[in-house]
Amino acid sequence: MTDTSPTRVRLADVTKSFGAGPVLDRVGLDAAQGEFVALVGPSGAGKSTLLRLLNGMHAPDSGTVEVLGTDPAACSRRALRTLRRDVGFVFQDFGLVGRLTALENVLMGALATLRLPRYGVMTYPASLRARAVENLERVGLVEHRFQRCDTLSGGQQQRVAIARTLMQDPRVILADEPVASLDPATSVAVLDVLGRIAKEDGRTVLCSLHQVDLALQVADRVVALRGGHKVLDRPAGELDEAAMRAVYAAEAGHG
Ligand SMILES: Nc1ncnc2c1ncn2[C@@H]1O[C@H](COP(=O)(O)OP(=O)(O)OP(=O)(O)O)[C@@H](O)[C@H]1O
Repeated sequence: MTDTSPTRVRLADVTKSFGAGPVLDRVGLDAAQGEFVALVGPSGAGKSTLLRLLNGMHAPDSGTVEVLGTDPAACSRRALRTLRRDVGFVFQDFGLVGRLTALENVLMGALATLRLPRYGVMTYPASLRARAVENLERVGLVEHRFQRCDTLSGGQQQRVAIARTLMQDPRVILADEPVASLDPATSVAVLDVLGRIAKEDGRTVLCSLHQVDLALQVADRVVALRGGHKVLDRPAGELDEAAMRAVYAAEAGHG
């Protein structure tokens, strides 16, 4: 990471509400190429809403949102489809088809690039099959490629989901609580995979997490939200758990 890395994601002065008070209140955030940013904060802090603004699922009430230089909310449907190919999304519940194998699920990540639906591994072009195997190798699951996803552990399923996202070759990966249902050791393994992908491929990763300790372990930068406000934005190397507790305590004191 250098200071000259291009900005991939930018929010400036963004406010978003769903009727009542703002869920995000004048939030700003930049993420550079290859940077792994952890978004932390208690339930309801606005983490998912922020990620959805970046994916064009929500539009801000005011402020600027830019992903790869484009405002998702101002895109035509067609432009948004194109942008979303560059933006992978990793979900808390993995979003896999349980009765299909790991390899079939990974291949489904390439469906948007194909004209016709595919039924079974051999109906995909050989080049895509090779890439799917490579991506499973990268997440450490190549030996499980013929295993049904509903027989894999939670951590393995999330790594399959990451391999599926890689089929899009996204420049930005948004991960919404990707390890919420996993135990701590498995969570670290999954987040390490995301961190490696950010570093080795120069993909920007924004990942919401409940666990501050994990954020400190794996992220380049930690952004904390509370009640829709950004209360912290610092390199992870400058933070420890005591510093994070202080941020929360100070903020709770103001509330
Ligand atoms: N589509 C919506 N309509 C109405 N309210 C919403 C909508 N999406 C989010 N909210 C509200 O916005 C607030 C922030 O929600 P958000 O899901 O962004 O928080 P979060 O930090 O991701 O929480 P969690 O960690 O529990 O997922 C909550 O009070 C939620 O009820």
